[in-house]
Amino acid sequence: MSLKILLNGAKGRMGQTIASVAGSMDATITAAIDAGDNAAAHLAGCDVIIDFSGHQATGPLLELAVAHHKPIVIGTTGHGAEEKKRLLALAAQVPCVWAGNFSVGVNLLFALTRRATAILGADYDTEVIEMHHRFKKDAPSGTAARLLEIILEERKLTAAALKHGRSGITGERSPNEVGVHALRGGDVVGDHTVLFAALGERVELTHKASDRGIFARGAVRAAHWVVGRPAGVYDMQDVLGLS
Ligand SMILES: NC(=O)C1=CN([C@@H]2O[C@H](COP(=O)(O)OP(=O)(O)OC[C@H]3O[C@@H](n4cnc5c(N)ncnc54)[C@H](OP(=O)(O)O)[C@@H]3O)[C@@H](O)[C@H]2O)C=CC1
Ligand SMILES: O=C(O)C1=N[C@H](C(=O)O)C[C@H](O)C1
Repeated sequence: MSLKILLNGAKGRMGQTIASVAGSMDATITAAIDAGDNAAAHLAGCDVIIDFSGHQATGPLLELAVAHHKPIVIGTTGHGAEEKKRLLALAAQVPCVWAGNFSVGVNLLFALTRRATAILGADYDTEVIEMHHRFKKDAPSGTAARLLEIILEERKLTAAALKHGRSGITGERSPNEVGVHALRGGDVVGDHTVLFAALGERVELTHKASDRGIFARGAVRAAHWVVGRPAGVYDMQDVLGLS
């Protein structure tokens, strides 16, 4: 039987793309809601919630998911560190897939970034560069945030190492800083590069998305996967069997 989805952020770019792929993936959008709609009124008939909206929507939606024991897929980005910590505790009470990027290619980039960071280490200056369309509301992207988490974990650094852009007399680069650069313009769907630069060579790992369908299909795949799982927070690596 077709998977019944409550879709939050339905009128947005991602909401519309998810609605356009659902039918071909054995899924039906039974409720399409946005800010101002009453999510609770639409919960009863759905098997799973998918959220691609704004960061303020995640808390109330998770509270509803927990109260009604509904699995949830969260693609929304832009949560602050403290906000995310609080939301993860809520999310752990239901089956939840939470991913800053649902594409297969970016999940490969996550794995390659971990491996490259482990091999190259502090001898290679590491910078993360992302570019998105002019309408994006948060920076750096959720994908860049995850890449940075991976780099910090492997290098045993804390968030204090992050340098968001540079300006003025910055002094020479320290080996223990990790640069972050968010570019915005036009209709770019989502580009991410992790750059490792040493004296004499440079390695660049790049992913370029050209169609939001890759995120949408990943989210519907995650929705099928999460239904019936034990409560807990999973990511796309779990869905793809990469963890
Ligand atoms: N994880 C992934 O793979 C991906 C994640 N994203 C993330 O998904 C999110 C949405 O992206 P995108 O579709 O491009 O953005 P859009 O701005 O096009 O769409 C967002 C939608 O969510 C609605 N919305 C905003 N706030 C709320 C709220 N509090 N409650 C319910 N609905 C709300 C908006 O309504 P209104 O316009 O009326 O405010 C709009 O319809 C972003 O956080 C983005 O970073 C995007 C692509 C891939
Ligand atoms: O807002 C977007 O468009 C995207 N957001 C996600 C992010 O913040 O990483 C994923 C993708 O890059 C597109």
